[in-house]
Amino acid sequence: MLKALEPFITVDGVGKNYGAVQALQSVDLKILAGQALGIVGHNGAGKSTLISILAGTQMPSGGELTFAQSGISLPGYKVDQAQAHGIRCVFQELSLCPNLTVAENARILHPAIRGVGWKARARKLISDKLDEVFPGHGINPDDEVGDLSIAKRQMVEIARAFTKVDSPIHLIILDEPTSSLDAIIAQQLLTHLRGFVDQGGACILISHLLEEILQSSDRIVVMRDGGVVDDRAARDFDRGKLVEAMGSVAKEQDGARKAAKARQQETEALVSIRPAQQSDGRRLQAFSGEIVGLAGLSGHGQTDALIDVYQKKRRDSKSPAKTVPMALVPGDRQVDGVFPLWSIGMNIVIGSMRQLTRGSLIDPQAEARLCEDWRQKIAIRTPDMNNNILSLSGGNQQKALFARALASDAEIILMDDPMRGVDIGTKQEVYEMIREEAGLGRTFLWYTTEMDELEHCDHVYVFRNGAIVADLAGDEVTEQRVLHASFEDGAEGGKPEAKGPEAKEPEAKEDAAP
Ligand SMILES: Nc1ncnc2c1ncn2[C@@H]1O[C@H](COP(=O)(O)OP(=O)(O)OP(=O)(O)O)[C@@H](O)[C@H]1O
Repeated sequence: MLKALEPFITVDGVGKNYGAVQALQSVDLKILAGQALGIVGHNGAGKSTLISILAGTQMPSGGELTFAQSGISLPGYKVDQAQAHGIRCVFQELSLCPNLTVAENARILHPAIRGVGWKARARKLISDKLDEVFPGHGINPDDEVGDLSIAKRQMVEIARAFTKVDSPIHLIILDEPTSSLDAIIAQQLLTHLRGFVDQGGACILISHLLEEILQSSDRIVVMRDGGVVDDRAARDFDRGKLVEAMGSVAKEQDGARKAAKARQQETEALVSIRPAQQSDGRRLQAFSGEIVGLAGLSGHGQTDALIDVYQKKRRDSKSPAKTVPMALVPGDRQVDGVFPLWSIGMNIVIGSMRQLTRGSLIDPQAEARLCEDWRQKIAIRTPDMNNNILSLSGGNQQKALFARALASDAEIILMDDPMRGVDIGTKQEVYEMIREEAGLGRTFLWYTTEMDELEHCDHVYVFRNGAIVADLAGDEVTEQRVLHASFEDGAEGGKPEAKGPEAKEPEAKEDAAP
């Protein structure tokens, strides 16, 4: 074990090109034992590329990595060497196999779990770790990963990274680990991470939530356009200094709540549904031009409510007079968002086919104009909108999904925790766009796990166990009231994910060796 603050890895002049795109340019960095290193930077700054190189999943175009313990340096460094050195990485785009169970996914990371009874051992390994990191998680090791919500998948992936079988863990890398977690579960993770670091582990935490970085890091590195532009003790930064160092990213939030619109109760609500678990008469309603927030702990029925709205409107639209165009900005972009074989442009214009069709053909010039407009409006960082969507960084993919929804003629826009991985500057711009569009009469239903985002809503419904438990408007929307409603009935520290089967240890079967 290294002594505290001894370099575990030294990164020396590491660069990476993807064709003409220079994702990293000559990065120098030391990763120290017993230190939580926060990395921040705008979307496309090179953060994920850097950690992919550390995790051995990407080969750099130049430079060296040196391990204090073995002296190994590039080239020739690959994923198996990273694992042998005790490096574990949780990527922003989750890497679990959706058609395998939670326990089977744990086994993939640990080939040493083999022979008779392997499945029971894999179940125990991951269950114990989930209990340790996320008490009250509600995940069954026999759940198929593809059936889990994105928050639960993120929890499984994180817990798996902390499981140990035959080799030690020296460095944990977490890329946007809390992007789909509510505040309570995120805090469970950050507390566990601190314990790991205090025992001598090294950690890299990437996040666009600057408070989280400031709270959890000992040292912070700021990246911009593929390079490191600042590297200091966390106590030397505050939110403003981080934003400034990231450069050209943020018009800072003005902090003041904009006056919420008064509800025009006398007009007919554009959206009105009763959540399936609602036993009283409360309904989720949205009036034309409103921004309506859906809040509460993750997995308490908010996404289901958005789906209900969509389905109800589709049913209504069988009567042509009631057709209301709708669009969705998903948070789970891998599953519900990107068309992975298509270009960035196609991924955007697919939401606007009605406007782009002349006669029975798509107008290619109008299509190109729309793409270019949105590339500029929302600052999608790419040399060419004809490139494949997966060539974009995670946050830039999410921007393309916003562009798809906002460019369309949708009157109702459903947003399912849509800011996953989006940098602070872009967020401010998108918040502004949402306000403007609402001013022009568009209606937004916005589920968010980020408490600050509720500030932008005219009206907020707090969900618990699949039902609305509070209905807040304007200045009533405070963090305290939302949390209080989320935990009423003395459910403090309770089950964050209420849906789905309760975690129950299954009967251990004697399984054939994998
Ligand atoms: N496979 C790829 N092909 C082409 N370009 C790529 C590829 N992967 C990444 N890039 C480019 O490399 C640059 C850095 O991307 P990276 O994902 O490292 O950024 P990031 O800082 O992690 O951004 P985000 O905050 O959005 O996750 C971006 O311009 C991105 O478009």
